[in-house]
Amino acid sequence: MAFKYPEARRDDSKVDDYHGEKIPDPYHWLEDPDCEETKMFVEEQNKLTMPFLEECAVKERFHQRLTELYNYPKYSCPYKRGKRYFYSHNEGLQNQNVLYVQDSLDSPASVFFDPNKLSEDGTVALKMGRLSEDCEYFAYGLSSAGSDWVTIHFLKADDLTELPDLLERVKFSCLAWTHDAKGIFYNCYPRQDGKADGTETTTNLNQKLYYHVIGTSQSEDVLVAEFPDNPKWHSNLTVSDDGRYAVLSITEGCEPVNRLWYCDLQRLPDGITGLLPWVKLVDTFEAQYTYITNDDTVFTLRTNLEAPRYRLITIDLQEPEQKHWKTLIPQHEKDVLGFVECVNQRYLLVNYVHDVKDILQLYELQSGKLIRDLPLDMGTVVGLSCKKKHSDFFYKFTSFTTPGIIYHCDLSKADPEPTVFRQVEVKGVEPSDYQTTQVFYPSKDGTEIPMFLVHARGIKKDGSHPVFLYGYGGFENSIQPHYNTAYLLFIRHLGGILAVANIRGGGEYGQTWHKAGTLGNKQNCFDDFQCAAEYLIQEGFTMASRIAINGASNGGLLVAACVNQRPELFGCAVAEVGVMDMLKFHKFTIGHAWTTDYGCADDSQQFKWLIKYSPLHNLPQAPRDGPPYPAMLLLTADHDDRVVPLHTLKYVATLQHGVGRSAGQKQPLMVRVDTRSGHGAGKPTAKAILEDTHIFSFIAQTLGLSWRE
Ligand SMILES: O=C(NCC(=O)N1CCC[C@H]1C(=O)O)OCc1ccccc1
Repeated sequence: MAFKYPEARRDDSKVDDYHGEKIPDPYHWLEDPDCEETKMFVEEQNKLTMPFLEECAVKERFHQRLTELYNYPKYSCPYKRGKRYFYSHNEGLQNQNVLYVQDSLDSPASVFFDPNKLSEDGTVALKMGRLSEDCEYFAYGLSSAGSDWVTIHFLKADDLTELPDLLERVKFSCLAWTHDAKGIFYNCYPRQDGKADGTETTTNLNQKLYYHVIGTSQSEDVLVAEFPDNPKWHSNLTVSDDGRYAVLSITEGCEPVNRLWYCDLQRLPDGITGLLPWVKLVDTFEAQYTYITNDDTVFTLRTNLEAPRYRLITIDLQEPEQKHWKTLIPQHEKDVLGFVECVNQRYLLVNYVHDVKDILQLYELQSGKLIRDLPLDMGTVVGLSCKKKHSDFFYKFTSFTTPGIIYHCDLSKADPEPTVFRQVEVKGVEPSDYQTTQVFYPSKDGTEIPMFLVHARGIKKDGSHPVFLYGYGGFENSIQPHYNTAYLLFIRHLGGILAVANIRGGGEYGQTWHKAGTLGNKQNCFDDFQCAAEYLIQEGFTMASRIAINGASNGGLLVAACVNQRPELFGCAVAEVGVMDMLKFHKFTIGHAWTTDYGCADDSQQFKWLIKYSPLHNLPQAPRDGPPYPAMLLLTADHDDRVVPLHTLKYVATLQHGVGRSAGQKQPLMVRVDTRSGHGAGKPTAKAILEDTHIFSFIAQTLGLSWRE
């Protein structure tokens, strides 16, 4: 049954000129979230979509079962600060995790901070938190309704009294105490016209770095770094382990490259009173340098300088020229160096990614010598708690079928073997019912692409299995095994196969893998993803009409671009908070930072790349006879100020106008616009469960799947 989509006004007078090429933009009026017409458009779309989602056959059962299985206790690693331990915990269905404190690892815990108390609907989230070095104060950032905007508040850590200090207009910020707990470094943006609640689309430029002294007002904060000649620059400050140096990392976009400046705080006779006298240790954007630790003036840094899979180097500030830099741990010939943390004064906890699976090892800081492996199953380290001054550390492991195991390792012990500190089981999920495998399939250009498959044990390759194929493909973001309850329901009760394709653009094999999926190479991401679907069909797992593809944000771009290029290859496509207008993304909020992966339409060569795959611009512009599109569900939300909703709104208006009115189009083409919700971070449990329910119910309905107990 075809659908009657809302009529959206087409302003055919709006045509933009890109380097001589005329590009119509008939739905440009949807770029204003506050005009009545846009609000009406959203309302009419939801009036069509929400009843459809609510009436999907499996919806009630999926929601009930997902709520039951989601209801398991979740813990973070414990963090020792001062003399006490802190950890975040969720009983199971609480909208936001709660921060607890205890005097020792096995003493009773009490609530330290509970964000659930800050809103009825759980949409106020604890985005960041930092205890001062000796645990005098707790600085924490709250975000509301899913926006990237943060307000920073302060508590006295011993008696939980609120301080009057309040820092506003904070976004993409560091939170770094000086070790005297006198104050804290943070980033904020200049005042702008109009709203700043996450529903605006105003571009974010001229971020500055301030030092806030406890007990003063934000208007008195000390401006310590600004970059008036480089409005796109962002800065991130770390205070060194010994409290002596302020280390400033400056980036201009999302490419893993930064300048590295520092200031010796001991050389400030009057303390922090103005712009700091920064020493520019590295003052180019040629490579990335991440502070790990320092022993006096010898700094240990993780870098991709001449090492696309990263390595460790040391720089002695007394001999800062590159010719004196030393390699501490050279680049591995295949594996990617992940996180590195100093522990117990003279060790390094080092993570490698080996074919998308984590490795954890201990090295000697001074020599860079490997000491030992820390055993891990096939999966991912998703949490780590360690400090240079502590002899013990914790790490949290997860996989597609393991919700979470927290290990404890104490290097001061005679036998420092890691022990299980906390293991969480999910009643109703039997890991042995599932089989996780990793396959490698050839992409269009022959490149071998890794892909994880998770399905019921012993399935037959009879082409009958529905597939949920997930991809991202950008920003050096690697998609490693992770526990997702909705995925397990799709496998267990809808008879599906989960497929996670590690396509190019991610960081799975370091910078070469990332760059192979960016700029003029972006089409590789789409080829890799389409070849994943073709592989699953050729191998006999499934057939095109039973494949649902999914991705969010850059992954939403992936999904929409692949549907435009191969509509007949998929039965269903779910694009969440997608980047759909590749000619204009850089104009809104933080979009300008993404030109490092995408390029920018202001450049004539880069415009040619972008116009070729931009989802909005490669949709049929009018009804046509071509192959029908898969069922499509698009999702966005009113407070998404990372990828503003206009992308999805313009896309769905165009989709419904052309494809939606084509005679052969039987499958639905719908959009779900949530309210008091954003890009994803901080989403309350209730909203997350309902959203996953709607997504998988839509997939079940449009692929014709039925629930099996
Ligand atoms: O935009 C991103 N990250 C990239 C991001 O969120 N992207 C990139 C494309 C769309 C969206 C996504 O995929 O989630 O983070 C904010 C930021 C702040 C300061 C400097 C650089 C970046």
